[in-house]
Amino acid sequence: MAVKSVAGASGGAVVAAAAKALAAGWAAAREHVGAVDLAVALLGLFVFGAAVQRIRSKGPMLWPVLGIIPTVFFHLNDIYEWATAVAVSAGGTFPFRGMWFGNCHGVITVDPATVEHVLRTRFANYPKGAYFRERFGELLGDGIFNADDQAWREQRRAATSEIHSARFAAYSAVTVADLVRRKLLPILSAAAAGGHPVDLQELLLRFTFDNICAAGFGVDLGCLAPSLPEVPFARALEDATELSLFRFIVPPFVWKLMRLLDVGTERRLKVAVRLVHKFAEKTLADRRAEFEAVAGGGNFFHRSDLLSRLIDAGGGGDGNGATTYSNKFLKDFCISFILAGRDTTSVALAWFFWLLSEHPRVESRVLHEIAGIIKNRAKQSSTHNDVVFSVEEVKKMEYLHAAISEAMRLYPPVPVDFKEALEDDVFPDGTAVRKGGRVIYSIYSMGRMESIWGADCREFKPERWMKGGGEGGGTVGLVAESQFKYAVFNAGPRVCVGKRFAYMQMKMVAAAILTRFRVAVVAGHPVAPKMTTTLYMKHGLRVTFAEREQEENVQEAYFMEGPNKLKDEHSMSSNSFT
Ligand code: HEM
Repeated sequence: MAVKSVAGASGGAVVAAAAKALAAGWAAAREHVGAVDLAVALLGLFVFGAAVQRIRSKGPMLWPVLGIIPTVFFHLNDIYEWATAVAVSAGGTFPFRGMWFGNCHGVITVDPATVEHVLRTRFANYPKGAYFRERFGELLGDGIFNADDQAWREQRRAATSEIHSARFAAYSAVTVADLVRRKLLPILSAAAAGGHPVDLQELLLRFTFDNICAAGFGVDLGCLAPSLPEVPFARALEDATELSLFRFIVPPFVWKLMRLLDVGTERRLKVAVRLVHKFAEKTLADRRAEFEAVAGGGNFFHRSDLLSRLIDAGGGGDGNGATTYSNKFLKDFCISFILAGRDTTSVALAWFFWLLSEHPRVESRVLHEIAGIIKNRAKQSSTHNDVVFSVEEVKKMEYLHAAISEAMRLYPPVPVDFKEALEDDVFPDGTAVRKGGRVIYSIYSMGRMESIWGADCREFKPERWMKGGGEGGGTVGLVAESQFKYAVFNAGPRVCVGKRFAYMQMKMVAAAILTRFRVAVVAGHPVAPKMTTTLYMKHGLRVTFAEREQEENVQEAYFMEGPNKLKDEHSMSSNSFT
């Protein structure tokens, strides 16, 4: 197979011309010109070099010295849309490089075949890598998010066996239902009674933070208390994450010097990380003590949160190597777990609710499906009017499942991800990647590729997930898309461990809210994504809630509004932030 060089065919001649121009400029400068002339000559060369590169590559402008940095800086506010446009014009994969001597180079891709090559076929050649680990080292330690090789394998094994166990599945469902019933719905009811708008994204972030801590640590963090207080651990984890991410955008010598001098963002990072670790250590110590007291009395350890299950599986002990899981293993694992499940589902739900508000036809179909499930409940049962649905009921909500998947296709909670090449490699399309190069895959852009999803790729159409297009309004089963086309949950051996939990949680929350309330986005509320590694809504999502009237049930709402009577007023393309 021919290796597709990132340079064009006439690359050698162009480089020679550039070198000649450089030599001529330098000679002229030395002979008689002044500083201004020299600056003009250098600027000319700079522009010339950039133009040369532009002709040679189908990818973005790579400036002399600064590489892609000026282009990225210029597109900071629309970086994902920019990457999408460049990927389309480059045919799916294009090269990039950072500043000279920064050792930052690689490719950006939206090609499912390349994504499969990196995430599955040549998995061993594409670890998270030292670049990622160094930046998240203090916060995540050797946690699953940060680990490769044996350390990753061990945690992956522990995570999958516990998270996918029937006991954890049942427990985590109870934590979601309990939090929806006791905390989320009362807050929304109060907002409905007050008639004032609230930021739904903020509430959902508080919900998922509390929920992941309940499921992971067995603790109630209290983010969703009625007063919506600031919770020190939650704030510290947020700060530590953002400050770690800052290391990705400044040159290494800058943040390393700041770390050495203990100043600025590095000082704040140190403080935040210390708080996060202290919280995790205390929770772990308390739980070990509790476990030992129970086990010492010969009793069954009743707790089902992930931390307790792991302690139980490891047989307790003092964490000095006598047990399966050391204290450090458990602490690192839990911090990664909380980070993974803290905001992904809330962000997905925020986009989902916004998309529903723009597409009443879809909302109507979701309500119709829910109405069918309520109708099937025994009339006399105590749960007949309950808006908190059981896991079994939630599983039957296929159209809701499709609508949430479709929302994440367009607004993936993790919009980009990357891996690092251990050795030189060649992708299936012939693109070469050098050892140490980064392979960035833009999940956001993949959702907007006609080549992957067809001409209607920018439209919000849950029906594309329903077998047979969901014709007739009934539930007919879901389409199973390739992980490598739909890399929203990652793919291959490192596919998200929490996917099942995430869907259960999102569907339970969405069904409860939609059944109980009419949700209206405040008119004129600006909607745009925040340009960070999680696709938050930049301005949150201001909405008002209105309780559905007592006599109105979702079934009546459906028949009043009807799936075919309501037409979406806008399509994604006219409505998106672009
Ligand atoms: C809509 C919700 C979610 C989305 C879109 C999502 C997406 C992802 C993605 C893209 C990765 C790969 C990250 C990387 O390796 O760089 C990942 C990994 C992971 N996710 Fe999720 N996630 C979601 C919810 C959750 C939840 C709720 C949990 C916990 C219960 C969770 C636990 C994990 C863990 C432990 C990993 C690491 C897997 C590994 O490296 O082997 N995720 N997720």
